[in-house]
Amino acid sequence: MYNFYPIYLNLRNKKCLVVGGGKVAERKVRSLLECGARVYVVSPEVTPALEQLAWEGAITFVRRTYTTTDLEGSFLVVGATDDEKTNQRIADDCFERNMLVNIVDDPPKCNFIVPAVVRQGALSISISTDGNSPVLARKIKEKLKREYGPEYAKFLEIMGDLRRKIISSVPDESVRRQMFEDLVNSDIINLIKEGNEEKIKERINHVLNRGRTQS
Ligand SMILES: C[C@@]1(CC(=O)O)C2=NC(=C\c3[nH]c(c(CCC(=O)O)c3CC(=O)O)Cc3[nH]c(c(CC(=O)O)c3CCC(=O)O)/C=C3\N/C(=C\2)[C@@H](CCC(=O)O)[C@]3(C)CC(=O)O)/[C@H]1CCC(=O)O
Ligand SMILES: NC(=O)c1ccc[n+]([C@@H]2O[C@H](COP(=O)([O-])OP(=O)(O)OC[C@H]3O[C@@H](n4cnc5c(N)ncnc54)[C@H](O)[C@@H]3O)[C@@H](O)[C@H]2O)c1
Repeated sequence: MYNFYPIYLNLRNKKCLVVGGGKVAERKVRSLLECGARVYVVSPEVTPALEQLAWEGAITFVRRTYTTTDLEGSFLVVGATDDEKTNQRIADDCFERNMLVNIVDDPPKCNFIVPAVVRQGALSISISTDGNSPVLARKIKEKLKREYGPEYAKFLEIMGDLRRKIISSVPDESVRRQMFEDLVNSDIINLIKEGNEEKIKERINHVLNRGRTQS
């Protein structure tokens, strides 16, 4: 049996509490902000970058140690303090309330862990070793980063747009499916890499026209 179930969370406008204000907390805050979370930081001290984010109004910062009431209304909680007792208390409080909690680097105190992530626009590839070797996760991430370049971001922009158009204009599901397969199996990704706009349009039109004649 696995320890963790992989999912993607929608954090938009959700209160996410980060306890602690060091380097690790800063990293977590940044990744939460990237996903549109409303981030609250509670810590007696914070890094200059967190201080700046608070000053800009990008996060809410409360300068003191953790108390249980900080959890109120939280969807997700990250414990990133260097104080074992506080981390344990955060974990206990969250488990009691069935809240999502990650105590950094301490899987027994977590009900979710954070994977290593490669992002290229809408593409994200998450790597986890089920907690067995974060270093291996990082190594695989570096390898995949080289393999999946910015052409994938551009390709997904095109696909997102085409997907909406195709769903609304091609009624037959099997024809639609074949069109999506053809687009993904075409050489469009390589053509994006080469910057060959004309050929990209040609490939797309070819698939669209064939789909139209079949439906
Ligand atoms: C992916 C990444 C995301 C992130 O943290 O943002 C992440 N750890 C990263 C790096 C990293 N962490 C550590 C090192 C130092 C080398 C080492 O010690 O191994 C390095 C390497 C480095 O920094 O290069 C220390 C460490 N980490 C954990 C333990 C405890 C243990 O294993 O029991 C210890 C030992 C602490 C001690 O010494 O006591 C545990 C966890 N770390 C996880 C995630 C979760 C499992 C993910 C998975 O399934 O693989 C899990 C279970 C919980 C969690 O979510 O925190 C990030 C990748 C960076 C990237 O994205 O590039
Ligand atoms: N920095 C790393 O790369 C790294 C790697 C492996 C493990 N860790 C672990 O992750 C944790 C955090 O690391 P860090 O480098 O950010 O540490 P850090 O010492 O820079 O930051 C700890 C933060 O916790 C805050 N804090 C302490 N007690 C608190 C309390 N009661 N309530 C609220 N905030 C409190 C401190 O003010 C500080 O801002 C540590 O447990 C550390 O052992 C860090």
